Amino acid sequence: MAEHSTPITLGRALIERNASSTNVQLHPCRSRKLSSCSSLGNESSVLVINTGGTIGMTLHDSGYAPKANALVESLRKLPILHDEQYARQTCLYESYGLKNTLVLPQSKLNKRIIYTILEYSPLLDSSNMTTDDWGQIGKDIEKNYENFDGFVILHGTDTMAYTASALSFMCENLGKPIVLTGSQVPIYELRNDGRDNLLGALLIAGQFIIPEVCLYFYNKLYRGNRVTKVHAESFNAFTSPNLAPLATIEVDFKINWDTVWRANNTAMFQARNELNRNVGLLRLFPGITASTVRAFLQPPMQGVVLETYGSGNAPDNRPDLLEELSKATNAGVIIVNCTQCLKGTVSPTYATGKVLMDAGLIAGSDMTPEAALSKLSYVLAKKELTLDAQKKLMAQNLRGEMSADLEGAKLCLSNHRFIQVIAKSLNVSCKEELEAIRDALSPSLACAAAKIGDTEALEALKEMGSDLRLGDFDGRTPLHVAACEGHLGLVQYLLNQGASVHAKDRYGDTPLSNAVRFRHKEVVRLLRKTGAHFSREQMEEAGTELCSLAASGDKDGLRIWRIAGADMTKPGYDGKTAIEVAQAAGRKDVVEFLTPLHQHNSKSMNGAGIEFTAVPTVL
Ligand SMILES: NC(=O)C[C@H](N)C(=O)O
Repeated sequence: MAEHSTPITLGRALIERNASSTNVQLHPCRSRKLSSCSSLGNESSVLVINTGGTIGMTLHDSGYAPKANALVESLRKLPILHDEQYARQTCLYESYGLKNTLVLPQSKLNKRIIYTILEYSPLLDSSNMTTDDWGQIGKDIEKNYENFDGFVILHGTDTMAYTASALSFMCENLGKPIVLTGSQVPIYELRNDGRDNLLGALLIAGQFIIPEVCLYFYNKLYRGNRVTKVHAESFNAFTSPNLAPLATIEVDFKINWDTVWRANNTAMFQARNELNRNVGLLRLFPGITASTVRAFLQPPMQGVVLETYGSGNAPDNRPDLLEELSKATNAGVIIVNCTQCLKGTVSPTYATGKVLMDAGLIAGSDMTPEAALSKLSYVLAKKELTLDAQKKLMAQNLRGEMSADLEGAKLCLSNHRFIQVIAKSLNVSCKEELEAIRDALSPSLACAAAKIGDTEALEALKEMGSDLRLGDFDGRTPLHVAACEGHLGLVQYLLNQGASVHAKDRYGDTPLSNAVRFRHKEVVRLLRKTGAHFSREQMEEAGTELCSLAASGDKDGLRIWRIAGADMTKPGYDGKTAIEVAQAAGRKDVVEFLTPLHQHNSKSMNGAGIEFTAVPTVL
């Protein structure tokens, strides 16, 4: 298991640097902004968690093994993965306070992706990983969730499909991309797939809000719980047999937004790091003995994936075998029926399949064995649930891992009159052109509907296949607009449709910052409940705004910032905090209002404030 690294408060790290710097007048962040003001809105930050794997291995006497503390320095020398000139021009190292922060050259979509590498110790060949390592990754993502726009996990390919599946379940109400990648040949070798894979994963995690645990390999982005490793030597090592890739990256990024999974509730992100280890995979084979099955199902076994033939079949002329299975399910072992076939699903078509249902097995649809196993591990760790509730969860589609209830609801574009009229006037008729018109028009139409709170119009747009999460020409999504207007019901509706609270428009504004600006308290509360938070840059700017509200005695304005989760102790541009400004302006009531918040905030910032985990040696 990876060692716990020393947590460091990011905010404090910045402040300490400032205090020890010779140029104390300028906060490092502010000096950075002044020198790069036009590009900051286009920056995004990604945390790269390096767990090991071939990507960072070198050849030793005993064969390939991970090399510690080498990746950052070697990436720094690769111009496609680090732009040193930009880093210096924009005081990147001072601003992040971490030496293990790098920046990609500007992307085709004009984005600058700043990435920080957190290296585990020891680095592992993924064959050595256990559920404890999955838990550690979950913890580190949770700890750093609000500091980054996306996450990349460098991981060995051998067990990457297991880790990706497990994380997909552990990460509840995920609103940001988590992309696992690695390589078949070390990044240090002349010909390798590591560079492309890392670059692609960073570009996805830093540019698109795909709120899933994904796996990126050989130009394709897959849903993490749908993949399996199918090749030991090819660069094209993974496949997703029952679900098309979420994206293909060739000349351009082609994202299949219709397929992208999203949490459709209003709850905060959390990583459930407890996992149950009493689970196993049992593959049927002709002639398997009842005693083998009995031995496998003995306590402490609590959950088993039975890999059956074809569409979920087992011999129905083997009462001895079926009895062992029945005995185990009656004793409370959850057994999930998954097919040995790479493609296709479990169905009760054959008598040989029905007998397993009768023995109390749960149909695993088209789940991969990796997904079914890690789902069992996650579900069985939910000790607050009854056995029946756990079984129910196993049969449900939790993160898009099975096709059970994914079918249906594909809209028929040609049904919609409005688009048809436009298409006719433009003389188009083929499906692709119609779709292109729909995609170009619908974000603006959806924003217009959101402005007047017209849920019916949004429903109609959805029915014709429009994606209500997409932004218009300024990157403004219907959720931004609804938040500005204070349409609480509509905000709830859009969140239920999977709209992202993290979407940024071209000015860097999020639905939360919009709702704060227009003082829609209830909308702010709902967005916060769904996991919305200020970005680091917004936090830096908040200080000045708080001071000006304090100076004018605007308690209501201060209250809304507080509800939105702002740090009320943030200093303004001249280093003074809101409470100091209020004192100087003789605003007694504002001082009274701020005093308890100030005390509370300073306590929490000194204690359990946002922590940034990093390996001490790289600081
Ligand atoms: N290509 C790889 O990364 C394989 C390696 N054995 C691992 O899984 O860590």
